[in-house]
Amino acid sequence: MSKIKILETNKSLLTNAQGIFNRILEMQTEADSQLRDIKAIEAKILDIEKLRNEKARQEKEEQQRAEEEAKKLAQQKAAEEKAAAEEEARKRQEEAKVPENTQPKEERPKEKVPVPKETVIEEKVSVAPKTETGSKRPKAEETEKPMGKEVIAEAAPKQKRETAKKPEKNEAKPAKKFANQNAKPGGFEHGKKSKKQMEEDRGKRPKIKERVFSIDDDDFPRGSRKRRSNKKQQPKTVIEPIKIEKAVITEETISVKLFSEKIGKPVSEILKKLLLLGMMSTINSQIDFDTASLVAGEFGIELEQKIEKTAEDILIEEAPDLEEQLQKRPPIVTIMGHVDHGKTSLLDKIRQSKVTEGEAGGITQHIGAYQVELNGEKITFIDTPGHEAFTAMRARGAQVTDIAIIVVAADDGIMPQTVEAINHAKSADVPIIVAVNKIDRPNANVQKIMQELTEHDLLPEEWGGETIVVPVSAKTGEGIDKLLEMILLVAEVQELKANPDRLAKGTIIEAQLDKGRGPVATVLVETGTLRTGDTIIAGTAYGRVRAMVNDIGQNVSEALPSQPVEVIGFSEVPVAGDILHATPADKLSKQVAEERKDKQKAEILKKMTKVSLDDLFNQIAEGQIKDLNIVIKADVQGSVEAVRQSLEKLSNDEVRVRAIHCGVGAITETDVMLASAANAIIIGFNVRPDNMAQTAAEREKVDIRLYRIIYKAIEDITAAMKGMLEPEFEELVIGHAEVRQTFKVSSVGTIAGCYVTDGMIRRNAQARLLRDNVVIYEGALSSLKRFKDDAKEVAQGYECGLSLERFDDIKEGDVIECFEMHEIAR
Ligand SMILES: Nc1nc2c(ncn2[C@@H]2O[C@H](COP(=O)(O)OP(=O)(O)OP(=O)(O)O)[C@@H](O)[C@H]2O)c(=O)[nH]1
Repeated sequence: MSKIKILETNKSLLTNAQGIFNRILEMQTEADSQLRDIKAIEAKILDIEKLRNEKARQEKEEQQRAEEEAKKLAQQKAAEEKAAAEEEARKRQEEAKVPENTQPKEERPKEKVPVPKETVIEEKVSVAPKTETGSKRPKAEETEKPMGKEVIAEAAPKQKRETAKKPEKNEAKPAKKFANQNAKPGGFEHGKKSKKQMEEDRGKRPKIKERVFSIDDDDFPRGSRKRRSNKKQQPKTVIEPIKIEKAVITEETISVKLFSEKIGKPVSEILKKLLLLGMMSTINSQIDFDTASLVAGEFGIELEQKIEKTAEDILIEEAPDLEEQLQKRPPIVTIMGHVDHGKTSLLDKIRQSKVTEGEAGGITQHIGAYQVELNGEKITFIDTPGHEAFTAMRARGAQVTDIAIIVVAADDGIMPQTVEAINHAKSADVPIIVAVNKIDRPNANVQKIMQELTEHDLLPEEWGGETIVVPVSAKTGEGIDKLLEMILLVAEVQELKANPDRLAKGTIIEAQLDKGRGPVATVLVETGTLRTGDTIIAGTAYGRVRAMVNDIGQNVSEALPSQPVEVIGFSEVPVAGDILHATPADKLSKQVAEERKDKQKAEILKKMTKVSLDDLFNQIAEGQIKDLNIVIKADVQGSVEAVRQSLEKLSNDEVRVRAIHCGVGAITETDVMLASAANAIIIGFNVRPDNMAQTAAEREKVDIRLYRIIYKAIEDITAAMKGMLEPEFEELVIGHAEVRQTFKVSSVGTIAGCYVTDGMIRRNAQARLLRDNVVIYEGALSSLKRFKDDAKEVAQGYECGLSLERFDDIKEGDVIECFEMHEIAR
């Protein structure tokens, strides 16, 4: 018995030891990987260092080469000068000698040019043959070919004229000499010259000049030789580098290249500094001002940011409205309150009782806001969704609000969300009217509610305070008129005015991507008049108002202050809460949008840098804290907000969930690149990645997760945070088909005539219908046919007819994605 016990103990000890051993192995691997990282960084720094040294070496070599060349040139120049001087001396000597034989003494040049000693010796040697007689002539002529004879023939008569009295014997001598001169630099200026000779002389002219300039080189500033020599000597002059002590940048961010130019430091140096700051950058990377000033500081350069007047500044620059331009405008009211206290019912009741009354037959439409009329006066209501997930939007809703209605159920009381609503209204400095709802209920207790209100600094008028409290019933309609009257009364006190005769400014209440109409946004005009054709900008979305629809579904051409309208014509989906501006010029709205996009990028960059630095710090300091970065894309703005809030709430002590980017529409390549840079995963809610994004995601190894239900996304992220995200099933897309034509068959529904673009469509597989990469339907195929026959599968390049189970809204251009679920081994 005891033996068994001992064995069991041994076994458990062995298991423990094994566990410890495994842990040590893990730690070893971890340490190895960290060591590898450090080595990689060291290697990179060494590489940069090597590159720098290599560059410096090359520069030095170049400088040496330039110096040597300059030296050689100087020597060459000296030799040329020397030769020229010798030549001149020789010429003078010869000239001096010629008159001895041919000219009378008085015709000799008066000026005596000093001749260097050694030249004289040479001169003597060269002059010696002159004493020889005519026997030498033929030889001389031979040497002067090809021009010798001609020159002699031409030169001789002149000589004859000049030296008429001289014996014939001597006449030939100068001719020989002159001919000789022609072959040598300097030339002879008298006498008729041949064309060739003249050309040669022209070629020699600079040398004559050289001689002249060489007399006093430094004192003679002009002359081609001097210019040339200056140019060649340039490498010798060492240019002192300009020391930059202060630089100014005029943008939010700057590229490494431009930054290097501004501070006068090599790009490699800057990249090295950035690497030491934990940033891997390239010459084209954008860095923000903070980072740039840090790097500049390292070089001892002070960096200043002077942002030039931006398009944004021009946009918000507006002349103040004059008192006489202002006109009364309807109050904008927001209804807030706790879940189920009756906000929607109250809004519906007000709308029913007032809208349909005035606009008989008008189709009411949900555009996020509507207007009602009482005694000829209008009131605008913002119809905000009441769910907790939309708190952020509701907070924004209070900002465009003139009056806040806080709904409190008479049979319940003040609840957490009621308090939140009161605080929003108070912080926005908006007057509050309390609507005590459900007074038709038997257990309704208005007095109790009033009592509770006092606890939140809202003393009812009845009790001598300033808070208007109106008991209402959204069910029976009791008190609704009183509530509206009170709203108008408060509005009267507020003296709400706006100038309708100016370009419109408003707020985006809701925005979404409409399948048929593109980006659609509900705008609440605050001031000015918005007209169709106006150029507009909201956030980074810009465009031109193509059409406007009011709250009762009518097309309108203008929207006045406090009027809500649905606007079509934006380039992209704006974000709820964005301010809309109508701009005087098309260009301005585009410029502002681009500026804002750049700013956003800079902010993301800033965030990302901080995250990586924080990570580094935290890992060193605490060991385990991590950020789980996510990029959220959804089909409508509301979903984006909901997903973001739900996921960020999952943050705990160990993992922080951060939505680094959110947006409406298909997942694009930019989203993938952003996710890749920030090490984030992409959550797609009712949207799909486009082709480019899909390829980029595969290349960058970015995880894209697509959902149709929020809680599924929450479940997955929770599992991922626990390190347990290993889906049991994996979706495998097997093919796509494009809908080319649709047919309505009464017994079957809509049949889609398709062309299989890739992979195959399988009858038993699952399918989803995509329209502009937005998932419209997900389910099963109810039929698949090739011509009239049922088909099991249809491969790429073939046409087929198919229908979807319980779904008929198939349109031309839609894409059918066929997929199967495969089990993954855990
Ligand atoms: N008897 C009675 N019931 C009401 C009244 N107002 C609302 N209700 C009911 O209360 C419930 C909740 O009303 P909603 O209007 O959906 O409340 P809500 O505040 O908009 O709720 P959330 O949108 O979930 O935040 C519904 O069942 C309504 O029928 C009222 O004046 N009298």
